[in-house]
Amino acid sequence: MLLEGKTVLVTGASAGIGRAAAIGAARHGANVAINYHSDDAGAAACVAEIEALGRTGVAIKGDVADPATAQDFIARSVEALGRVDVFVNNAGICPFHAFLDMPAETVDRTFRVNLHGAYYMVQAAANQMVKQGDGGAIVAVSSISALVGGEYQTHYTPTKAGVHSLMQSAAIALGKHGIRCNSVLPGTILTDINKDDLADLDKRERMAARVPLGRLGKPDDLAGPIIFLASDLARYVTGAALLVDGGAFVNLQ
Ligand SMILES: NC(=O)C1=CN([C@@H]2O[C@H](COP(=O)(O)OP(=O)(O)OC[C@H]3O[C@@H](n4cnc5c(N)ncnc54)[C@H](OP(=O)(O)O)[C@@H]3O)[C@@H](O)[C@H]2O)C=CC1
Ligand SMILES: C[C@H](O)[C@@H]1OC(=O)[C@H](O)[C@@H]1O
Repeated sequence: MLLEGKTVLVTGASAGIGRAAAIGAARHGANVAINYHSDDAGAAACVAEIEALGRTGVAIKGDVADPATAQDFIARSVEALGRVDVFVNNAGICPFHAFLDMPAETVDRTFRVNLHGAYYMVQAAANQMVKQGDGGAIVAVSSISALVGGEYQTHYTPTKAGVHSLMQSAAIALGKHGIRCNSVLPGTILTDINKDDLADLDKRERMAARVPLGRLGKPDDLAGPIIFLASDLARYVTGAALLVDGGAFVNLQ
């Protein structure tokens, strides 16, 4: 097991990629604290799966867009589990909308959740790791959308690019403390974030057709890459970006 005896924190883990990462970490021997925003049942189900694996799980509700949530999540996680070894910054939203009439509040909310929230959370986790004095690993869920655009994602793609850029700078700032910072860049993964968008079956088929591995991703496809970057197998990896997209990014023709 790659995370035996470690304590792993995951934001946005009541569903989707975060949930898969949290359960995957437990499968690899970690105790896990999860953050989430509104889905109490989803969060409880995630903790139940962690506990069914013989590990300790705790769910702590909070809006990552609120700076106070970061301090609260770290403090309550340490109170429950004792420390922070791995921090997975995952929480994010993508309310698809056209560019020319994009409401300011949609831009603001998307930036505050995806980018400001990441900043506050990573900063709080890093301060706890520095206080502990024995390093750590931070993994951010950026996106293929850090590298390419989307007609209805002009408010979203900059936040995903920003999340990876944050990992690059944090890797420099935290290297002296033995804290590694890396990003995973998922392709299109079937979750709640795109359920409505991909209800358009023509679009769904077009998106799948550009994937060399022949299918859109599943949340569990991200668990392994996240756990790898969190584990000692990646002990000399920091500031890196790992595409997890079935080959979509490189597929021009
Ligand atoms: N799915 C995809 O194709 C891709 C996703 N990503 C990224 O993956 C990450 C996870 O997305 P995904 O699993 O697909 O989406 P889901 O919608 O399935 O899950 C999002 C999770 O984030 C939580 N969340 C949303 N807003 C907040 C908030 N303000 N505070 C705390 N938690 C919040 C949700 O909590 P709750 O449900 O309780 O509100 C939920 O647990 C995002 O950062 C996204 O940008 C990147 C590339 C591709
Ligand atoms: C929400 C999108 O479907 C999803 O999120 C991303 O980051 C990529 O744009 C994916 O397609």
